[in-house]
Amino acid sequence: MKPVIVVHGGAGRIFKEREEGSRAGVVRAALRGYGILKQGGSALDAVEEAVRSMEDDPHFNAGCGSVLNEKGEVEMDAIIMDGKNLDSGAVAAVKCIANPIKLARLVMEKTKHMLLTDHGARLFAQAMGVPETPEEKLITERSRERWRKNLEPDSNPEEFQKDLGTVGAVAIDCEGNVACATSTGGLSNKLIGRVGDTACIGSGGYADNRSGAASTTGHGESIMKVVLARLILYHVEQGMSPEMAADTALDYMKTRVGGLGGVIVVNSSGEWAARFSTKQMSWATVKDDQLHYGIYAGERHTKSVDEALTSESG
Ligand SMILES: COC(=O)C[C@H](N)C(=O)O
Repeated sequence: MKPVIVVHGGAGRIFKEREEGSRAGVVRAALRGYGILKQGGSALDAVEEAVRSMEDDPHFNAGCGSVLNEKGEVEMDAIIMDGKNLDSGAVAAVKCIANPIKLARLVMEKTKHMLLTDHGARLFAQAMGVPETPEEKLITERSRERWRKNLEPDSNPEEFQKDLGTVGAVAIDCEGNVACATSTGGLSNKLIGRVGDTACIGSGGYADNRSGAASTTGHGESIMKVVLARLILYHVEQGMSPEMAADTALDYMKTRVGGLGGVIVVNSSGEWAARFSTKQMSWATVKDDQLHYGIYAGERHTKSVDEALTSESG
């Protein structure tokens, strides 16, 4: 099986000044994940590494760079899933952690449970020896500024809500195993304790070797209503291509509940799609040593992996 990775850096509206950073961030994440797959590594390791690289990148709303809740705090959600045995692990409303995706994987591998929240997730992180990260290190000038603006009486939260950058990855490895991972700071100025789609299996992501893997981004409450990731894989199971399945499910979410979003999908034959109903979504993929990436509908740049790695290191 030829390995494939697809990543996204959030659907919505990406402000001009953030476009280059978002493109560079998804390209870096895809190349890192692909590097693992090329060496015979697992889809699970590849999606974790790709998501971790975007959690560490302040351009995205995950890990460092997460948006703030109504009280000005960072509360993050993340999920990871293994398509081989349908195991998954998630954390919700977790604080003071640099890489929630790593903690989600530990929940999957070291507990009998699938989802830990807030205080319990923090205790579990301590027990696993995951260091606490001071909250200030996760908060960027930009997320603080956005939070402040949203508190102003004449603010237009819709405008700021659009510029979100949840991150996600899906992959298939040389053995034909698929996996997905998704991580987010959620919606800005959300209520304390609000958990979105990202931590919920079937909504923020799903992976099953029998069909494929999907990771989602967009308006969380809408994504949860239609259980978007599982819905896409249902369409794949019924014979649709990843692109058709993604478009059909996104269209259903738009017409049925008025929600917009974006998805990345890989099926069990290694066919992939990156589709969105929002104005933009940053995405990147590597297959057959060719990198493709874009932000706007119809935008697609292509480079060889060698060329991309050279310009990365240069
Ligand atoms: C692009 O924004 C997001 O993906 C936010 C995330 N789906 C949430 O609602 O928590």
